Amino acid sequence: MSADKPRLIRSVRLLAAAEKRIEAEFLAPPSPATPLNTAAILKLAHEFQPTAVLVTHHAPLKGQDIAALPDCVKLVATVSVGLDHLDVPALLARGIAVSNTPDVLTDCNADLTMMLIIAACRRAAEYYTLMKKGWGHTLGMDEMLGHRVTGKTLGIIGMGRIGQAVARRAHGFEMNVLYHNRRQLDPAQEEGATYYASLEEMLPKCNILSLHLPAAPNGQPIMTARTLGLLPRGSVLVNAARGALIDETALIDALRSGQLAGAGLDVYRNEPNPDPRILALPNVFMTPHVGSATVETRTAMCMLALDNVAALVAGTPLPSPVTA
Ligand SMILES: O=C(O)C(=O)CO
Repeated sequence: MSADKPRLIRSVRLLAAAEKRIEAEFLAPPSPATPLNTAAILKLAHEFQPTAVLVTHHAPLKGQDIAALPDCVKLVATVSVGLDHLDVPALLARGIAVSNTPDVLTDCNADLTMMLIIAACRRAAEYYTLMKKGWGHTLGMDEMLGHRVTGKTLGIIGMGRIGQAVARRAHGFEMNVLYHNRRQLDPAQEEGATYYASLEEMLPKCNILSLHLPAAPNGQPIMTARTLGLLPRGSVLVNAARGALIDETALIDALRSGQLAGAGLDVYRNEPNPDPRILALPNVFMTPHVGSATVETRTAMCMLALDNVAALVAGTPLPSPVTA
């Protein structure tokens, strides 16, 4: 190890290719066996005096945590596209650059979204549970029927990169795609979807609704008893974005009452211990926040985070800076 290599710390073990690159290009403490929490990150930062801190969405850096970072830290590189675990303005105000990992995870997140849509509409959780328990009787013609996916109307809230990638996939299922976004996109980015400025107008038209926007900074959910009530009875809700987008008590009520036929969830308010009332519902297909969890995507995310560290050290523009 050469003492003049740039110093970094990471809150999680990275993919093998990235760990190899760290060994070759950087000076770093041993890879953590389990993800470090915020206090452990701060302790390690003081001990190791790194230029860059690599984190994921598991460990928030906000308020006092940012004040507590040592002055040597010049970059917080998050291995995620989401930024809700960071107070970006406070980091930038302290003269610490921030980078994230957009684009490289778009397709995998959109693929997982399609999985959740199909699984929720076709009652995958209930079928899987039945098979595991012992199928044992021939299903009647009208027993355990799901909902057709092909040709349905899909509403997308948040038409960024991932929302657009979901719209592209939905056309393969001959879906009618609607979207709500802060602003209407250029026609070339709309992916054949129809823009609705108001949720009040769009939601009543959706058989399936999928969320692809960041969590609000104040944690206010976009899906509440009111907005869930605007969906047609028997619709399906999918969330592979952030748990804070949904009022989970309202979601549970909607799933119990039949207002929602089902839900497909990858994210939860309380990760990694979702509300047990959600876990107990038969009509929810659940995954443990794995939108980007493929070898290809996680490797690309780690490498992009390291590209940002390398660029900072070289004094060249960061490949994926976060500016506000
Ligand atoms: O990149 C993100 O924001 C994630 O949620 C990782 O899966």
